[in-house]
Amino acid sequence: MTASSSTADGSLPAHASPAFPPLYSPPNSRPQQLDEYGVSDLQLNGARAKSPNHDTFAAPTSAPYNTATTHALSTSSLPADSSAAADAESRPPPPPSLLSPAVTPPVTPGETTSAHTNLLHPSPSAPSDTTAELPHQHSLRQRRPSKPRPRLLETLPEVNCVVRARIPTTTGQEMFLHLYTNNVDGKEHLAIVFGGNIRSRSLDAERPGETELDRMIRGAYVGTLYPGRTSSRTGEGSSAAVGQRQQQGEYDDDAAQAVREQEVQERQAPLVRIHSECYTGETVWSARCDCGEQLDEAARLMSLPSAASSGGVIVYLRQEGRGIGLSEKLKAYNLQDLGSDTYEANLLLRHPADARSYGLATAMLLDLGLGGDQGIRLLTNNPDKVSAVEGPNREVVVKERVPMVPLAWRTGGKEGIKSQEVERYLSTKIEKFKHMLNAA
Ligand SMILES: Nc1nc2c(ncn2[C@@H]2O[C@H](COP(=O)(O)OP(=O)(O)OP(=O)(O)O)[C@@H](O)[C@H]2O)c(=O)[nH]1
Repeated sequence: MTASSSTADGSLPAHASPAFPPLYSPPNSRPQQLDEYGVSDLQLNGARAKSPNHDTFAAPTSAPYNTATTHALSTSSLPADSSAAADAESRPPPPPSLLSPAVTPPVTPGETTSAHTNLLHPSPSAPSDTTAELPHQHSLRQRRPSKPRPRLLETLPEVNCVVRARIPTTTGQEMFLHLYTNNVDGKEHLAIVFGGNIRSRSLDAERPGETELDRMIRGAYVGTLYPGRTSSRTGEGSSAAVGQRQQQGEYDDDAAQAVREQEVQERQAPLVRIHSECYTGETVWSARCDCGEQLDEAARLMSLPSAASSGGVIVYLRQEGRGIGLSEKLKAYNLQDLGSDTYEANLLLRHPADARSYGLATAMLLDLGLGGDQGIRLLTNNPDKVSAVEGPNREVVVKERVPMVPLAWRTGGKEGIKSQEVERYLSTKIEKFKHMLNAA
């Protein structure tokens, strides 16, 4: 890609990165699956699995955050839990739609949401003091948090980049929007790619019977489109061009691999953000969360001149409302206005506190050539994301975690989101979801 210049300091105006309207708001099928199988059924079954909140990704507890701070990562294993494994084996296997991602993150960092307990409508015999609190709040206080563990699966989902297009942005920075289909859900997940070195293997692959025009229309071209262009296959020496020429028999596998390896060695690990859809925070200016700000910040960092050679990718997963969908998230908002925090509100709606998974992100990163030893630098505060995105066999290596510090914290409140809601949202993320953020 030929990227046009970004602003000198790489700054982007609020929501300069494209906000994505909810092209597809998922039908709320996941809760039924969870009702059937229960969140606690998700057990660890692999030796390489890491406990996100164990020491591996422990947050620095004393030093205040600093955007320049990065944290080297190491790996550790959890001991196998044979009784849990035996228990899990006696149950029917969860459906692939739920578990095919490599790691289902610890969906409920507290106790499992019972499939059979309706917290909003407790049994008439259960004691409750409705004058003091909502009926469900007593139940929540009785819960003893226990650490759920991610499930490690053998295989990653299959993904296919069906189209990409150049998006000039309001800052002058260009990026390429890649649209993916997959074999585990009906959603169109996206990869927002910055820089010219990152190519999708599935997009570049030859489709039977297609013409050069077909290839250009679906974005499988090298270089730049211009009126009258007739071939998708210009450009020399890049791994994409090599990929195309390899398919034409001009390179053997070893030579192509050598070109790719040389390119990889010359680049530092690209920045990656795994971002979950948030219509409210990204499109309708909600100050309940910092999602829109995080999307903008990720795009800003990937647009910096220093990131130009390595490039960057925002994997935009359609996991609205931490996987519960927009409709349920709006109910959660109302419960929050009634006094619950974001964690409790999900449980009260009989969802896991966090229903997301990241196997699709791993598969998309692999398709974009970001697997292997080169590694990625992952922008997140979420310890579960760090471990989950690496995949069952560490197909993607997170070399570095780059914290996402709220703008208001970094600027002493001069910029960024200011609201009681966002403060509560952030403190719940730290206290209950164990995000690696320390208030300075
Ligand atoms: N259920 C629910 N989801 C929310 C709420 N506010 C934001 N979200 C969703 O939360 C997701 C973003 O997750 P966060 O927990 O903020 O952050 P994260 O992605 O886990 O971690 P970082 O990588 O550090 O940003 C998006 O899918 C939002 O739609 C809320 O009040 N309730």
